[in-house]
Amino acid sequence: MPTQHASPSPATTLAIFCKVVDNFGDIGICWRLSRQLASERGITVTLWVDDLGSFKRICPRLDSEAATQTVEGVTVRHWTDQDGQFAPEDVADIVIEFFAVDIPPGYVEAMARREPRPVWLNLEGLTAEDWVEGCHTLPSMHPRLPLTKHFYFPGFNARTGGLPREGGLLAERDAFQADPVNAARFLAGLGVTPGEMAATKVSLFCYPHAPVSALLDAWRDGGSAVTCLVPEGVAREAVQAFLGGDAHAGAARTQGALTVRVLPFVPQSDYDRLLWACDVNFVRGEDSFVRAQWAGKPFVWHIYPQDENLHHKKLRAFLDVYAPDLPSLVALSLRWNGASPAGGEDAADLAHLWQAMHADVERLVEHAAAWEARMLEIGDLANNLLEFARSPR
Ligand SMILES: Cc1cn([C@H]2C[C@H](O)[C@@H](COP(=O)(O)OP(=O)(O)O[C@H]3O[C@@H](C)[C@H](O)[C@@H](O)[C@H]3O)O2)c(=O)[nH]c1=O
Repeated sequence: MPTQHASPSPATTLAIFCKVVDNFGDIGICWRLSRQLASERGITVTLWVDDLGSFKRICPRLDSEAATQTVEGVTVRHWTDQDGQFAPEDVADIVIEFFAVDIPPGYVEAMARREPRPVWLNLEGLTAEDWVEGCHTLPSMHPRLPLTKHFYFPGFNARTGGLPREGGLLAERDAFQADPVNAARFLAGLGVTPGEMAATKVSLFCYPHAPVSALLDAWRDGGSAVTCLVPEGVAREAVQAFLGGDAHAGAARTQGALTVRVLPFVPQSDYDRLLWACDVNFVRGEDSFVRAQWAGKPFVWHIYPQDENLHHKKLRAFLDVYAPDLPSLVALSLRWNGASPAGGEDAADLAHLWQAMHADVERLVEHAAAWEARMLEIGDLANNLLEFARSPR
């Protein structure tokens, strides 16, 4: 069972610095962490973010013009060029740089002058590779100032910080999934018709280089009905080609056994519901990948691409821990990421891999529950991180 935590002193303050490199994962992860620490642990959180436009896509209530605002109990500050404006009193008790971003030098100087010094963490990306266990919580001394930063890694075992998960998430999911009416109502609100709901429902979120056209062909020509729900802007070219027109939200077309429906890009909490409502989820990057693991449904991961196919190593490391005895999932995942020897855009090959995985769905659902139980044992990232920040180092 997850550890219960005593309430923190209300005075604890925490700052997260987030630079949006691209897409939505950077802000997606930081926003989730910020909200959880504020709402569940009573921490006063300031989220510094350089791109309010991307943030607004996952959090529509945000004002993308405001320099400072409070959203869901979190102070959001537009991170522009505020250097030189910081005093020690401005510095939070805990300072998190996300993905090794350079905190404004003036803020770092103020950290060094602050008494007591803040806890400084570099929150790193999620990977199942072994080396993470050796680097998790390692200190790094500032070359010039009396400051020490610690590396903090999310991960899949107790030698890491675990996965992000809000306290009430699984209860909320269970309540949603307990009655099919909830999924039907939710999907109907996104324009999905009763006929489309009766098919195998697949959500599709991936990078543009995924072999989407080949997969759509395989579903179209397959023996069982599939409804593919794809958020607007995702796999645009392949989706437009299937639709024979613009892939705007609300567009849909049926060919053979497949209906493709374009959904609006939904707020972050609704994206969870989409994952809970579908039978299989194609996810990507880091945050949707983790949410799929909390959805209790089979999922296929499209990993964020890196130079020299470094991401294939990361993908294999994850498949080794997640799916050592699930060959159908491994084969489709490798193929989806261009990491299998087959490669190419061969629809027949993808059709075969999809059928094999689809035939295993019940087993994959059971596996998802067993994996969830394992992940629950290591606690969640926000609480593990807070415990580390409060511990003597
Ligand atoms: C499809 C969809 C996603 N989302 C949210 C869920 C997630 O919080 C976020 C997507 O984040 P990810 O799944 O991580 O995929 P991403 O590709 O957007 O983000 C990536 O960005 C790179 C810069 C990072 O290095 C990657 O590791 C990864 O985080 O968008 C919505 O809120 N609504 C939607 O309709």
